[in-house]
Amino acid sequence: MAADVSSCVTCRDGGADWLMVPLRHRLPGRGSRSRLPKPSAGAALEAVRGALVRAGSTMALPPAALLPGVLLVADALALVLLGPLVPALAPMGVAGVWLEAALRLPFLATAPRLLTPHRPPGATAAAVAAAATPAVFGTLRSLLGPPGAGPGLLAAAAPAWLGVTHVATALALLAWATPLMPGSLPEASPGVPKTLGGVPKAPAAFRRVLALAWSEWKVLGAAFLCLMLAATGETAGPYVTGKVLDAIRNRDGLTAGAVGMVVAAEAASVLFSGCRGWLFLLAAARLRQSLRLQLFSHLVHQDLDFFQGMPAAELSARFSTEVPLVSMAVPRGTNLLLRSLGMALVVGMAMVWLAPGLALLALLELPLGITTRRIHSARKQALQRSMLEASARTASEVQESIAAIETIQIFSAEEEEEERHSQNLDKELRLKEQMELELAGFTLIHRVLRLAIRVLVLFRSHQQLRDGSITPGVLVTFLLYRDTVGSHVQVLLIGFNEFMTNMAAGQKIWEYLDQEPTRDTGGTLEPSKLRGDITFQRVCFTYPGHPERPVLKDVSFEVRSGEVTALAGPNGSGKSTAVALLERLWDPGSGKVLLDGIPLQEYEHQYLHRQVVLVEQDPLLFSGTIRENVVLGLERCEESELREAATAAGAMEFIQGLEQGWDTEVGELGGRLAAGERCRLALARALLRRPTVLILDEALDDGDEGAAQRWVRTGLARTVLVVSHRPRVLEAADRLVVLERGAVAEAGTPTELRERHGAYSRLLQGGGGTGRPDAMGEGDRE
Ligand SMILES: Nc1ncnc2c1ncn2[C@@H]1O[C@H](COP(=O)(O)OP(=O)(O)OP(=O)(O)O)[C@@H](O)[C@H]1O
Repeated sequence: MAADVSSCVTCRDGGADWLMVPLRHRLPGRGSRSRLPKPSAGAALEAVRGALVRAGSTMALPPAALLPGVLLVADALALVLLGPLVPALAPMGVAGVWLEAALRLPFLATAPRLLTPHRPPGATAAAVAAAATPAVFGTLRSLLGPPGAGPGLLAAAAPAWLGVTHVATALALLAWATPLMPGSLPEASPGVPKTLGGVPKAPAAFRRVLALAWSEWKVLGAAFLCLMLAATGETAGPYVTGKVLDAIRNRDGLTAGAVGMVVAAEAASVLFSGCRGWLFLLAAARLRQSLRLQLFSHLVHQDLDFFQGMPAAELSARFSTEVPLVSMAVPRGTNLLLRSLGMALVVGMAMVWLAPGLALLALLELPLGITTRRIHSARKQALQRSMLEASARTASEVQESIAAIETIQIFSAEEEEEERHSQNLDKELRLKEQMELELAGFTLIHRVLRLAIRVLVLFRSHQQLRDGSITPGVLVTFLLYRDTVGSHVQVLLIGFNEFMTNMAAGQKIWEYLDQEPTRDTGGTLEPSKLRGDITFQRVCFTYPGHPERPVLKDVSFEVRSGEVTALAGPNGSGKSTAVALLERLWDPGSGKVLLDGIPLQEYEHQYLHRQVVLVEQDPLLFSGTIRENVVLGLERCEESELREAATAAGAMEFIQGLEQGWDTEVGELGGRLAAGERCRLALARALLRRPTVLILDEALDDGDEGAAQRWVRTGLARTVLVVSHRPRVLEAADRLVVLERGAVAEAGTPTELRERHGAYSRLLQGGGGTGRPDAMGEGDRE
């Protein structure tokens, strides 16, 4: 029926020309008039676009919310224009329905351009889905409907079908897209640290996992080959068995060849299945090891800033829980997914070949199952991430509590700790409960849908049996096949879910691997001799976490070779920060730190750390013997050198007093030794290396004040920089640099500074006779 163009009337509305088209001719039973944009008028399109954008912004609607309306209007327009083609398309049956879809598609695909520049992502997918939905439905109707039921054109259907089509498309797209929108995933639970970079896009995570797996392509390739061979054996087994049964039924008798074929098929299946399992496990183990190593090597090169907000236990929890999950993703995914996909495809095709109508109905289970699983998978991934965060946090807090058990007992904070731990465990339990509850809900929905489809299949097969279009034998075979496909689709869905979850577990790992250290460790200088002169040249520094608070401000001073220089100042004045710059734990924001006139960055990283050695007040020892701790990292060391270093550090006496002497175990972190003994061992360890520059950060006690000069004299160290609050240690230095509020307040010999009655004198007065100035922290004062 042709559109009655003469009956069209135009009117003005909001500056746009509108075409009032009577729809009676194509929407039977309705005389409604619809407002549609005139297709040829560019000005009208511009006006519509403007109106849509205006409407969106006035009503604060996102462009995605406008999309369904735009598609609906465009589809209505397309159907008006296709009206005259109905008589030609209708006799073509299924082909006509798909032709109609193809003709509607350009309208649907072009319409979202009206929303430019805010065209929502997925507009093309929505257009394709809206165009294809009635065609898919029409095809199913013609295959499964009562005999003679045509597919039906949308252009000739009641107007409600247009609405139904678009609502169904919108719902399907919503179900498909919602879980994948990054912002739609729930945040980590309160109290659980947020991720560094937000939720990664699934394809990015997928690419990362594939890139990781590529390193093991040989093992994975061999495993895949075994998988294919095992699947061939598995499929051939029933086929060969059938042949044997046929032979028996035909009274041909059992031949050695037939039995041999059955045995060969079964044996190949068993053998290659075993190899497949072993090779996939091997690949997973190798990937786990390589990822652990990659992660560890990456972490040890990170800036200190990276570790400041990152408890050690949290990192180690990630190593133990997330790395295995990610390493498992590809081997397990390939093993389960490819095998099940292959089997489901082959047997599915056999079902279509046997009974196409029934097969289409039965296979409806697939998209429905995939959609429910997909929604569940996205929910599970989000919860799994929160769960991993929560477990890592709990592990970290347990380790922290155990490490600080003395402090906890001294302040009788046991109950508080119990309470904190119980809250952490509750949080984990709640997440677990939520995961289980959602799993139960999704399983229920999935089973109800499956049951509904099975009932439909039985109902339809009953009809087909009655009208004789299938035989009982075909139906039995079909149902057996359906169960096979069903079990493989189950594995496929669960495997896909698991694959996505395992990939999601890698999010933090990829974030860590993406984190690049900012320090340049590419220096190459390794001079055979160093004097040991240090110069701080107009150094400014702020910690990355607190850019608003400068810690060192235009600091310049020198530490000369052959001297002991002391760095003094109240708490928080920046002494340890200056030492950290000298150790290149950080780089200055501006200015330079020079060793023998050359910036520290230009020295080779390991060389520099052999030349500049730091001993802290509470040094770290490793579990092992005293000897192992002192020799640590040295390839060769004479017994005499060891004894000389220990004697110089004042450690010899207590080592000899121990029952097992040098072979005494120090315990974890040196816990079986006193703090002073640990410090002396650390001094011995430093002196054994004969460093060019020895830095002692609060490592000298009263009574040790002459030691640093002795070490310089005897050549155990060329230059010594002492950081101390102890007046006796400061007084014994050759020169003093006094810092106040991150700037050099004064510098000179102790006698000169005392006579000046400035910052140094104030510092000594603050210390009283205790040996430790009672100076108030700068931070406190500020
Ligand atoms: N890692 C860090 N991140 C942020 N600020 C820091 C960090 N370490 C130290 N600070 C701040 O820098 C300032 C200088 O600290 P620093 O430890 O260098 O002082 P100090 O003179 O060695 O103090 P003390 O004598 O108590 O050891 C202080 O205000 C301190 O709070």
